[in-house]
Amino acid sequence: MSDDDSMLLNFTTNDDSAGNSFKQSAKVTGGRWKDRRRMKMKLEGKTGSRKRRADAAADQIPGSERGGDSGKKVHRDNTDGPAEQEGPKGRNAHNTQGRILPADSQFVSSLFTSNREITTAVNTNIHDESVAINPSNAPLKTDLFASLGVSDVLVSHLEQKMRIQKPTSIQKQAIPQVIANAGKNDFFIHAQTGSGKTLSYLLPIISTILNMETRVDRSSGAFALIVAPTRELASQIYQVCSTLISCCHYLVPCLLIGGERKKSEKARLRKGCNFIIGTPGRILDHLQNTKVITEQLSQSLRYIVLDEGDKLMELGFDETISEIMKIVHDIPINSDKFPKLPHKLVHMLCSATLTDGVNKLRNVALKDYKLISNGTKKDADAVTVAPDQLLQRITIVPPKLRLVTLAATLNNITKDFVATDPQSKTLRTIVFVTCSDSVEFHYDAFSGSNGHHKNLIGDSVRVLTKGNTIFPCFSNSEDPNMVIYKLHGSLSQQIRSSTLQHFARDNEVTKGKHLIMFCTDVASRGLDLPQVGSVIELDPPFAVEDHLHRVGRTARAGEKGESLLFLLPGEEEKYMDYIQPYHPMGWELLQFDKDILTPAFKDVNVNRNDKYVRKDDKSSKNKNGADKEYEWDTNATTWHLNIERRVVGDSTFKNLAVKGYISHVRAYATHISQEKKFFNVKFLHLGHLAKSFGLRERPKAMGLQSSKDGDADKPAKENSKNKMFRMARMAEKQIASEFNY
Ligand SMILES: Nc1ncnc2c1ncn2[C@@H]1O[C@H](COP(=O)(O)OP(=O)(O)OP(=O)(O)O)[C@@H](O)[C@H]1O
Repeated sequence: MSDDDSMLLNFTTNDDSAGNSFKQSAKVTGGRWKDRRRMKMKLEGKTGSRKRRADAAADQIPGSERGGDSGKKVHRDNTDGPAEQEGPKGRNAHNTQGRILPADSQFVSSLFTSNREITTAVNTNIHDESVAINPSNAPLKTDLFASLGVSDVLVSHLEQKMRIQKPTSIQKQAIPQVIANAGKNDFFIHAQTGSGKTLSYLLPIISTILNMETRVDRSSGAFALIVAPTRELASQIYQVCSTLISCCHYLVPCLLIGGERKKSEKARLRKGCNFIIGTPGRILDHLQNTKVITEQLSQSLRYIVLDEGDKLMELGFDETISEIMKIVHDIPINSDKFPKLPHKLVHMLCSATLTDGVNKLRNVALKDYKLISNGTKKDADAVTVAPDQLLQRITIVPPKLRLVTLAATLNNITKDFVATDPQSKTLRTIVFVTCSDSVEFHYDAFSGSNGHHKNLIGDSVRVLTKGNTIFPCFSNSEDPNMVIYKLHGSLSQQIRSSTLQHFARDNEVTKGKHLIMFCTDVASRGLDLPQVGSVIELDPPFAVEDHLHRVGRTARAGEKGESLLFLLPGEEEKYMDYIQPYHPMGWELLQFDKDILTPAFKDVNVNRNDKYVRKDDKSSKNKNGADKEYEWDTNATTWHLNIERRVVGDSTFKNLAVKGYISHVRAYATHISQEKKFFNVKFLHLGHLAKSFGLRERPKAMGLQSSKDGDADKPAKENSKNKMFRMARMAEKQIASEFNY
């Protein structure tokens, strides 16, 4: 029961007739004064406050000024959930006031009115298309791996099996230095995203092992310990390492990550390995509890690599890393056994961005380090920019229009891709949002609309099938050419790994398709996914470094790429000045209506997902018998109403929408303090934001709380003992899952 319903029960009114007579004579007694006043105003047909009057102005009929259903009550269908009351626009809005709506009525706010004004009229950092751009992270044209000291076996393996011919700039600098100076210095490798940092530390390590001309095999012990912040990244480094050393089958890598069975990891360690790659928590766990790992490291260990150093710090692994270092430093090195290896431990730290955290880690983990960077030490910051060839785009979108603009963006990318007749190609798009609940909502909104999809991998991958009309460019008769993925830290490790693998590999299911992955920042670091054409930041990142890592999932190793950042009108617009130094090549500023919505929604006919036929139409067919086409904004409104209707009629989807919205607002409040001036939850228009989750009202106004809706089985109030146990269980789970957002 809503707040308003309960209020009706508590009041006595002289309600002997409805209608205008009430305006003069409404008398309300009982209850709190605020409730009495609200009830009285309601009966008199007034809204409560200036703010509510503004909201009421927003509650208008969609598309009326723009060629829609002006001034009419569009639809009331009691068979399909609560009736929709779509109010008239602009000056006519007062017509609906004074009318008492039935309890199950919903007043549907228009998408295109009462939105906050966009103040940015001029792009101050224009991307100049006429300037020829050299990809900043591409392989160099003239240099060769052989001249850098990489062993011959590896060079031919790189060329023939991995199709890697020439080194990138950071590899050209790092490989000879690490080979020549190992044992004298530690190294800090600092370079742009997608510039090949993984090979810049793996190649010199493996070359040094191969060049020492001593017979080694898995029983020789582990030469390198590589620590990465996420399981996904650790698995990826393991894959690259496995591929590299497949030319020398006697070398063996071993992966230690949370979420895997410890017993099988122990068994692998017992068999022997030469490279240990893993996440900090699990590595420390083995160092403290598995005797065999110390045996593996003793005498042979020479290299410790901390990849994505800033993320390791951000996730709070500083103590874990210190513990690992302490244990490892106590293990003796026997330089007689491998005299050609460095005589002391070499520490390497890699990062694309410099933060206070990474500086702290650098001071803790490195001694006498050499900075290997695309810039000089003085201007090392200069490389912390987005790749030159990345085409950055920014659009300022009012909160109510976020969802429909996202749909239009994805639609436009798909349409362009399909137009290239991509028989065997695959295009990938990554959409970043801030929390798992939002991922769940968007995943379902864009894949589960009408049951025309096939679930794969425990329902974290959906192949859209014929008849699916969620995107405006889809027709009933054609294959939608789209596969939708979700990835976040609340999924089991198995599902996360299989989903990522499915997204990254070309196979019969993905051939010729546009793959769209909705994810949290769990996919922003270090992941190297092939042919990612676009990155969309629907929610701005928590810190500017995350922005660089997110957009860095495209435009890698010299490839082209595009990214689109969504900002809200108002304070968020100033974020553009803040990120300008990171985009020396400028950006395109897109108008959400002209550049995104219009191309997606014109020349199509978006049908309502109920049985309703537009009342202003004598017929929904034109004189040639084809479906009538509507204006782009009417189509956009209809598309959004379809989502809203689904929320109203489908309780599971509604639950996802409510949870997504609540978690989104909570996550918004956690932007770092330096960036709070752009992203402050106080600036959010929560009612409008709710609309972008398909909700017609804020969940609180709807009487829904996450605890009521999402966690129905939880007791309303938890006693302190239970709370303590729950917190302990959570802490334990947190440690086990290591990285879970
Ligand atoms: N010399 C090269 N020539 C061509 N491709 C390369 C070369 N070196 C690396 N690559 C490819 O470039 C991609 C990016 O490499 P890598 O993941 O190591 O980049 P990174 O600098 O670690 O990026 P991030 O900072 O995002 O983690 C990989 O697909 C890799 O195979």
